[in-house]
Amino acid sequence: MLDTFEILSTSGVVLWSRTYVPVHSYVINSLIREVLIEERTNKVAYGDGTTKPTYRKDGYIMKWNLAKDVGLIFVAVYQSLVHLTWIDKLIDNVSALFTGLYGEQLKGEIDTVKFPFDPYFDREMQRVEASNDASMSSAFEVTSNPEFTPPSSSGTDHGAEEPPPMPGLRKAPQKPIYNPDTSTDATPVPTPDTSRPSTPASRILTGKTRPGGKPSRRDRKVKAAVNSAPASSGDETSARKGKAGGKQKKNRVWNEFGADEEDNTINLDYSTVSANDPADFELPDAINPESWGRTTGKGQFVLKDLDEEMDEIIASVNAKKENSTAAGGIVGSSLGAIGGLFRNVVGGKTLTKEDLEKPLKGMEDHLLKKNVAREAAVRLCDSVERDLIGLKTNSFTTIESTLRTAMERALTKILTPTSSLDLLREITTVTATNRPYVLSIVGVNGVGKSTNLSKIAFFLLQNHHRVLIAAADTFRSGAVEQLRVHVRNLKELSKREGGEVDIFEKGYGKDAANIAADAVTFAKENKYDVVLIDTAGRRHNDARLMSSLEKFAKLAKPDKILMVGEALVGSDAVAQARNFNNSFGAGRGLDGFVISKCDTVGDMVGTLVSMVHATGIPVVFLGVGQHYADLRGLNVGSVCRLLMS
Ligand SMILES: Nc1nc2c(ncn2[C@@H]2O[C@H](COP(=O)(O)OP(=O)(O)OP(=O)(O)O)[C@@H](O)[C@H]2O)c(=O)[nH]1
Repeated sequence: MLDTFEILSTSGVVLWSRTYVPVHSYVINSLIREVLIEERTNKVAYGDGTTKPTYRKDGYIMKWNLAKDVGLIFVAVYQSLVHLTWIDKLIDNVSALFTGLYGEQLKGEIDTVKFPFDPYFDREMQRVEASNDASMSSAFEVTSNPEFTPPSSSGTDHGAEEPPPMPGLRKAPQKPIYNPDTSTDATPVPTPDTSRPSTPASRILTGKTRPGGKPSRRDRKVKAAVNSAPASSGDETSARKGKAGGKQKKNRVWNEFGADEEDNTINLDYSTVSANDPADFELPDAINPESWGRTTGKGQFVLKDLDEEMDEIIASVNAKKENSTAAGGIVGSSLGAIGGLFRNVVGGKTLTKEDLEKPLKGMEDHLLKKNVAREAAVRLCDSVERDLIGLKTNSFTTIESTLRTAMERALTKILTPTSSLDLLREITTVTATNRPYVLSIVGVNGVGKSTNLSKIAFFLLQNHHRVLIAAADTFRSGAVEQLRVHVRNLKELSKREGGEVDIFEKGYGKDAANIAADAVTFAKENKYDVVLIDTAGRRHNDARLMSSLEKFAKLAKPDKILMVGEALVGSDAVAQARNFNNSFGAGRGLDGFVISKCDTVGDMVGTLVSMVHATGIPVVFLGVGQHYADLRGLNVGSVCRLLMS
């Protein structure tokens, strides 16, 4: 009978195996080496009524399926003395079942993922053996035989969505089937939910099963966001939805399954509040602190990073790709095109410039698709090429995976801050010297400066700080009123959340640098912990407005200057980041970025890379929506995973 069945990745990792009789590892290794790597096709036989390639080694037969679309090999090993008529069917069905169940995980980093495949395999094994027995002898009849048809994603002819209940057999299985979870053939096995492709993957990867449709935390947050939308007449609401200047972007909110494009909840969009606007608002509902951060043992409230959201994004993006594939669209990640799988197996090969040329071009295109600016993409690929030329690859390693690993390393290196970004600690250090900590926000028009400044204020209120918000955008009509609305909201919230917040304003047309300096003096005299300075939006190539930033830095002396950049900005990110970084005079640059509107770009988070690459300045916060709690810290690993998905 069958001795062993192994599922391997094309880079040589055993993802799952079932052993009935141990087979020495050199047996399968020789298949991989001789047939799959060295492509010695004279070692492969067909015939004996089988459609599968057959490789013989020391009394064993090996038959296999190569699923190129997911980079997997399904290998069955048995003694050459026996003749298994059902083996082809087993291999095909197991291939279809495994890729159908775990297609999503297989697109990510799979080395450490566990695949709970045992019950599925055992059931399939039992089924093919039984159907073979039934066809050979009418004495053994299947009493109820809803045809078990695993998911069809690997291109076999099995199309059913869910395995039906186990067929009831009159005849007991001929040999005991090893299955620790299902001791009898009547025990139901888990049913894969393939009705929504992203769900099983995200369940298994993130462990976020929500039985019975229980709303996710994100869903609850979305609901809270709906409740907390500022009260206004319908006309007023629609007037507020679009930023002055024709910015009519449809805002999306992330839920368990990705971006809900129908959700037009507007929470923090006070961008078109006019001087006459009564600025009515209802106090936002209490925000569950767990939805956006956690309290440390020292009592500090620290922000969550994007990890959880990123997993949801990856799952939703992959699901979309799958749908587009099903609809005849572009297949999978653009990274998949780089390797060409087996042709690229280069175990133990020393890489040359020629080997890398095409894969690197594929990688560059992939980064461009992720919204990384061309300059950054080219430089990253150049540095990876330098790292890889002359490198001897590991066994069973494709160029694709070698390149992917090298690019992940390069991205991690770029995105990992070289110094601490612990804002709360910095504030404590500065306030200990009897002066307020001063943080200012700069950026081009409409990127979300006031909104994200308010989110930072809310974060500081959670940490019980006294915050003064300085309205130093004396340029755009409505900017001061917009900030006033935020401060009113935050004041109300501070009654529940703790902390204290006030606004420092001097109207319009005055010198912004002087107002900012006055605000700092006022804050010092009145014992505020932090001054947050909002500034006017300016085009980074508007020399006149940009030049005023130097005076601003000199007078207000901010401890931190953060630039807000939109995640959706694209290639302009590089010039924006450089120009702002160079505008504060000698010896003073930006201290960090807030990347806003990350919720609107899915996995195309390349702007982060472009901005950091252009300046060497780290990302401090990510804006992920239009709610005071929609602020996150950066998780470098998650961003790299998104970029490599
Ligand atoms: N979806 C989403 N929208 C955001 C985010 N941050 C800000 N916005 C929206 O972006 C729009 C502009 O935000 P503002 O804070 O007014 O931008 P600003 O940079 O201060 O604008 P100017 O003062 O005109 O330069 C508003 O509709 C905000 O609600 C975010 O992280 N996600």
